[in-house]
Amino acid sequence: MPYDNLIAGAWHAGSSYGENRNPSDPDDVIGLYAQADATQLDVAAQAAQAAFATWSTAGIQARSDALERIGVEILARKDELAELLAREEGKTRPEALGEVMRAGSIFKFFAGECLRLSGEILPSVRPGVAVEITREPVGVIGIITPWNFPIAIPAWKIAPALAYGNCVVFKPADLVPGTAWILAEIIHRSGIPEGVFNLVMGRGSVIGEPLVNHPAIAAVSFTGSVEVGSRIAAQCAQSGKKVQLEMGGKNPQVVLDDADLDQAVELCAQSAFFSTGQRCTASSRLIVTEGIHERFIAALAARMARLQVGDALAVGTDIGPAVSQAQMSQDLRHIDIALTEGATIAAGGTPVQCHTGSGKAGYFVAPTLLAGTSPAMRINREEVFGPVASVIRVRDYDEALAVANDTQFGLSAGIATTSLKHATHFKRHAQAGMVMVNLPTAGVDYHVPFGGRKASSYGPREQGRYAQEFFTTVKTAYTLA
Ligand SMILES: NC(=O)C1=CN([C@@H]2O[C@H](COP(=O)(O)OP(=O)(O)OC[C@H]3O[C@@H](n4cnc5c(N)ncnc54)[C@H](OP(=O)(O)O)[C@@H]3O)[C@@H](O)[C@H]2O)C=CC1
Ligand SMILES: O=C(O)CCC(=O)C(=O)O
Repeated sequence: MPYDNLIAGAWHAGSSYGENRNPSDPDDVIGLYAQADATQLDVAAQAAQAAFATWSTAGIQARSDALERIGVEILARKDELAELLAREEGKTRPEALGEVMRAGSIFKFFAGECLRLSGEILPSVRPGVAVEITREPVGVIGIITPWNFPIAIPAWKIAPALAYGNCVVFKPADLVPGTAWILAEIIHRSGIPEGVFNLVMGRGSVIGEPLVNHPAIAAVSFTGSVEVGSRIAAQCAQSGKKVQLEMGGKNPQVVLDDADLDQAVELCAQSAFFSTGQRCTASSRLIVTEGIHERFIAALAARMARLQVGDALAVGTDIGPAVSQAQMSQDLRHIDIALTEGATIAAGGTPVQCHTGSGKAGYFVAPTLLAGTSPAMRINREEVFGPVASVIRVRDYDEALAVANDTQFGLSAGIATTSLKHATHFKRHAQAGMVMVNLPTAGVDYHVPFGGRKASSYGPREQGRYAQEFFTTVKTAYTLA
């Protein structure tokens, strides 16, 4: 069955259909998904604009009830959703299940959060005048998401948008329309009025710009590459739209001499290689002080040798495929560049031949650890977005901190240490939006702010109650008593 776009409360055929394929088994076609064009995008944006008056005044109970129903249904269908997610994106089944449960919890969190929206009453500097500060919905939000979290990232943008009374036009990544389509179906059946939420599938190169530049769209929330994000920011600045961007990372994980070695190795293995390293929060630079350097590399390489690479749906798989052939090529190209620049392979470094179906091999890359790298090498400056991490040897904590901060990015930063002094100093001085002490740089809670600094993020934070900074607009009202 072909899967259609959801516009103004009804399912609409696309101008064409695209195949959704399984990266573990590229001969496995999951389904045919609608591809919208600019005309269909225009209809969706106008439908959302028309629905705004009703939804923005629907009342918080109606909004809360709808979000609760969505969260409950996601959780009830978690196994079905996790299977589809693992099949289309390549996360392992347990990782996919975790992501689906996170999405369900996010909708339930915002079901409560929209009941807690508050304002302020302040005295005026003018006698007899009252000042009231309230938050109002922004309007229609254009939501553009990447392929690496096909349901959690849409959830953490769509849920607060709807909670605070906005309407939505949602464009998921073309590589992973399946989970997005089921999410849209669940939202559609939650009882929200037609046009409040619209799903428009298709290529970013075709409908991305029409979405961002559409006059009915008041704000854009985007997660993806720095290149596309920067272009969207410029377009939004030109038309005066609110914009929120979450982009890349080159996250440092510092390991000090006094770290618990086993703990440090485990958290590095998790944050560098799990989810195939396809996380903006993945640790890709392991900055290790000289007293533990040799032991750390040997222990991490031994841990990596036990990681099972293979079919995302198979029991026992630790590391699934790259999401696409293009992403696999990008991973391998970065490894080659690092070797040319003088790095050595401590583990991995090659594609893994693994035929999970009858035909073409999946897009598997061995988890790869590169040793002998320096901060200036491209491997330590550019985001790879695959199961590839490099080790940088440093003298001491001070040099480790300086190297950690020597990057254009600033999303997540971690330290493995038993020193309270160094942990405390790192928390204060790491130039990142999120700092982890003895925890992986990836894998965050759903109810607290998420986002970074420098080239990693732009605009207000996502998630938790901080999400209201983007999804509401402040009004200051003066009344003469
Ligand atoms: N920080 C993060 O969470 C992520 C970072 N990345 C980084 O980005 C790299 C490339 O990944 P990729 O998915 O291609 O990232 P992109 O930035 O190309 O895609 C992200 C989203 O933007 C859409 N898009 C593409 N072009 C435009 C446009 N001109 N206007 C508006 N929207 C557009 C995409 O659509 P479509 O895919 O349909 O073309 C997708 O929905 C990765 O290798 C990684 O380094 C990627 C994913 C997440
Ligand atoms: O690490 C996480 O939990 C979230 C990562 C993420 O949002 C991303 O990779 O895009």
